[in-house]
Order: sequence, then C-alpha cells, then structure tokens
Amino acid sequence: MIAQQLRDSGEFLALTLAHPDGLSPCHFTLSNGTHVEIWDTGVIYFQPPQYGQHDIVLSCGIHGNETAPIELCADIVRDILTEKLLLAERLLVLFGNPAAINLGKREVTENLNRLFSGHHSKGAGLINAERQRAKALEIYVSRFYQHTEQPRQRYLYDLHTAIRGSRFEKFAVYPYLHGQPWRKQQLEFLAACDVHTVLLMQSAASTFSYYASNAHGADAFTIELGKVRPFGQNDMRRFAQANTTLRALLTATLPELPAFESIDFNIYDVYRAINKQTQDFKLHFADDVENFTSYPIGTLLATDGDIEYRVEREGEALIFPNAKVAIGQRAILMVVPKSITAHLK
Ligand SMILES: O=C(O)CCC(=O)N[C@@H](CCC(=O)O)C(=O)O
Ligand SMILES: [Zn+2]
Repeated sequence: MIAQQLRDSGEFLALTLAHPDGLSPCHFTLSNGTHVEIWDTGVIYFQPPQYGQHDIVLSCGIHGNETAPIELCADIVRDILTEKLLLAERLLVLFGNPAAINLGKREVTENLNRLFSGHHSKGAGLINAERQRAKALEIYVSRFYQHTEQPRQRYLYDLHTAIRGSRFEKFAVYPYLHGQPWRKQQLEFLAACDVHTVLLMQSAASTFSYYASNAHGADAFTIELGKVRPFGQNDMRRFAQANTTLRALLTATLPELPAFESIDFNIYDVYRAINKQTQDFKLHFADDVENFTSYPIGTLLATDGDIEYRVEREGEALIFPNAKVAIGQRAILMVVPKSITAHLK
C-alpha cells in the first residue's frame, strides 16, 4: 500500500510529515531494479542494481524551518521513486527533524545540530525527541556506511539555510579534519554546486557534518543554501547548480570538474567561536546585518554580562550571529580570510 503510493506519487516528504514521530520500516523494488527501504520517518535508503564506489548521504531539515534544501531533497526523492532519475550510487536521504518541519521552526526543544557525536546522551541523556533523533540518525548513517568491508568513498552533504542574509549567499562549513589536508576534489565539487565560499573549522563540533567526517571518514560538509524562508517562497533557481551537480553525482554523470584555482574561492578560517554564557548575552549590531560582515578592529560585537567581545583582527567577519541560542552554545563564529594553496590533497 505505502509502496504503491510512493511509486505513484513519490511523496516521501508528505508521508514523513504525516508521521513525524516514526514510520514502520518497509521495503520494495522499483521496476528499474532500484531497491528502496524506509528505515524510519524521514529516512529512505536507495540501492540501485549496479552501483558505483560512492556512498552518499544527503540530509536536510535538521533545522525545521530551512525549507529550500527540504524542497530540493524531496524533489530528488520523488524523481527516484517515480523513476525519472536513474540512480547509479547507493544513497541515503534524511529529512532530519520532521516534527520541527511541521512546526516551521528551527527546533522543537533543542538544536538537533548540537547533539551529534554522542552529545545526545550527555548530561540529562535522551530526554527529548531531538536527542533521540540524533542518536537514531547516527545509527542509520553507521548502518549505511558499514554496508561492506570494502573501502568505498563516503560523502555526507548536510543542506541548511542561514537565518540571516549572507554577503555570499551560498557557503559551506568544512568540519575540522584534525590536521588532515582538505580535499581539492571536494572544493571543486562545491564550486560546481556554485558554492565558492568555504569556512574551515579549527575544532571538533557537535554537528552532523563533523560527526560523519570524524566518525566515518566521510567527505562531509554543512552547506548553506540562501536564507530561511517558508515553503513555497524559495527561489529554487538560485540553487539550480547545486541541484544539477548533486543529481549528476547520484547518476554518475558528473563531468570532469574544472581544476581547483584558489582565485575561484573565498576561504575563511574559523578563528574563534563566541559562546553564550548568560541570559544577558546581547549582540551590538542590527538583526539585518549579514553574515560575512566585518567591522574595524575594536568594534563592540556583543556583551555577555560584564564580558565584552570586540573585533580582534583585520578582516575578521561574523557568521551565524544568534543571541537566542541556549546557554553554553555558540552565538557567533568569527572568521578570517585564509589562503589554502598549501595543505590540500
Ligand atoms: O544562520 C544561522 O545562524 C544558522 C544556520 C545553520 O543552521 N548553520 C549550521 C552550521 C553547522 C556547522 O557549523 O557545520 C548550524 O548552526 O547548525
Ligand atoms: Zn541549519
């Protein structure tokens, strides 16, 4: 019944949103031979009869109000289920937080993207749906990657949108690699997605992309596609290149990509994170100040009780400023331009 519905309509997102708290596993095979398994609400696995060397996880809706990537992934899933897109790689698609998507909110109780790498079970433990979901998503990603002993290339692209506008509308966060070189080929792939701005994290994080990178050796990124808008209000033409390039990866039709040239990129080092320590945390710039804005050295950025945070370095720019985060969490990332011709592989 569900299988037939999905084959006809391809509406896995609608099915997910109708069952935000869980969906019984089921599986079926499309007439083109692609095997489909639903592992849970928002969790769908595809295995084509012949597949290449790439194990690809596409995730979206880790934050419920970041709708452009949800629309993009829902379209890809629909096209696979209705056999318009002939998959050539193993693929796991995740709609991260269905209950938050239904509410049109970033989170229900807690920020899901701060709960990975076991953070879901720290402190009070698995006390809410987001903590349980983070743990379940880790299990699904592990199951997907551990399918075979043979070495395969693992990817995870976690698609988001930023709360604010951004001077560079599309950008990626490259998780901390613990001193390993950044991958040129992945930067070329991002450029093909029309993502030319990359932030290099310098420390471990509790995000989904860091988890996939660190725990599974995946090439993993958080990719920001524009600004938060309600469903139906996204100009998807702005993400057409990301859509086309991801589909080319899935169908093994990616053309040879232009070679990495540092001139094509804005690369930034994440130089420091400012964490909120008290309820008095306050930003000293307007809500419409965009990501990547920089101010002269000494400018007051934020106060937290008696603590003042000022611009420390020439060219330092602000990313993801948000005074509403929970105490203890990052309220701004500060980045500085970097040249990375060395330390690439
Ligand atoms: O615009 C914002 O303030 C947040 C947008 C967003 O959700 N970004 C991710 C980035 C994750 C990472 O650092 O890799 C997040 O904050 O979870
Ligand atoms: Zn997000």
